[in-house]
Amino acid sequence: MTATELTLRRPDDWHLHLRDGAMMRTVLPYSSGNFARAIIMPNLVPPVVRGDDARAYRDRILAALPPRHDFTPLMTLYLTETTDADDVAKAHEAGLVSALKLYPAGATTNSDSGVRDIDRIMPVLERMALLGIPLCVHGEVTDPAIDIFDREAVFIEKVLRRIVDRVPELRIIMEHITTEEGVQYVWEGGPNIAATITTHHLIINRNAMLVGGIRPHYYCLPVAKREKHRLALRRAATSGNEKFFLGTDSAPHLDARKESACGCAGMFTAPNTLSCLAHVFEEEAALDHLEAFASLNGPAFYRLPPNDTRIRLVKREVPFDVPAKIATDEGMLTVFDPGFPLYWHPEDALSVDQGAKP
Ligand SMILES: NC(=O)N[C@@H](CC(=O)O)C(=O)O
Ligand SMILES: [Zn+2]
Ligand SMILES: [Zn+2]
Repeated sequence: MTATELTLRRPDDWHLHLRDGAMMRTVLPYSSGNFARAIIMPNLVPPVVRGDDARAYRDRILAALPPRHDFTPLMTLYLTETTDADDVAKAHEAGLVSALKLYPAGATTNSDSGVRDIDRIMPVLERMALLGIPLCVHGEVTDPAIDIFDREAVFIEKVLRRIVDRVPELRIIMEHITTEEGVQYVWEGGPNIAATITTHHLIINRNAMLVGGIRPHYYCLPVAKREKHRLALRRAATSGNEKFFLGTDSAPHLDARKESACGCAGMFTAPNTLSCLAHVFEEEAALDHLEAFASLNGPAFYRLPPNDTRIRLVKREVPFDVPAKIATDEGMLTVFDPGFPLYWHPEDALSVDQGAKP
């Protein structure tokens, strides 16, 4: 018998970009209506570097929440070469930060303030290991000589292995892994290494972006790779293995910024991500592992309890419509198109309109 209904503990999103201001007010309800918690990426301009920045950003997020949405933003700090370990310790003690985020300088959107020389952050990493603060990593090298499709695999060999050797007690999340090498490294690694996987990297390979014309809305970083890598990601995500969990990396950019001679990296996936995931897990005959991926493995790695409340996903008889574009005060925003109709629907998720602020 095929399942048509699924009840899960309420999921969390372990990698999310909410941006700020008008954009944040538009995109936040799509996450807060479905997810209980999310790790909030700190790559604002200027970045969220100090504990006080995280507190102020968290308060702006909470103030923008629709009234009935019960959502906890888990804040992160943007690691720089001058990050003050004492400030990190203070912010952690105050319950303000859940992780620090390492961006190699120049690797992705708003990463200019990131790290150039890994040796310079070793003292902070050692302090984090002592305090039990995990490190989230955008794992791509930026060496212009390295092909963009190889940057994740090279990062693992050249940078990640060094960090793990130097600070073995540090808990590390390789964010948005996109390769077979990433899957293998995390699968075989010790208990202090885990990975997030996005919804879109389970669905598209690089052909989606490049065949029949260049499709900027499928451009993100790390860039989608060959089919064999997508299949490896699917095996990892649907395996139930506790080292892999959902981080949507929903990363909205206005259409005008995406559809440009130099379009920005990032896909806006929050509005349909759970429907897409149920579709993928059903295709892999692994619906029984969706809860582990979306709701259990993440909290376990972050040492938080799983959520008490539950959501119900129902497979409808006819596909439902997700808007292709959403209006913000600053322009239009394109929603990720998985390329197939969506039948699985989170029935009792709070909609964007429910209690949304005028
Ligand atoms: N994933 C992306 O392509 N873009 C992210 C940054 C990131 O997560 O690397 C963004 O902030 O737009
Ligand atoms: Zn990233
Ligand atoms: Zn991201």
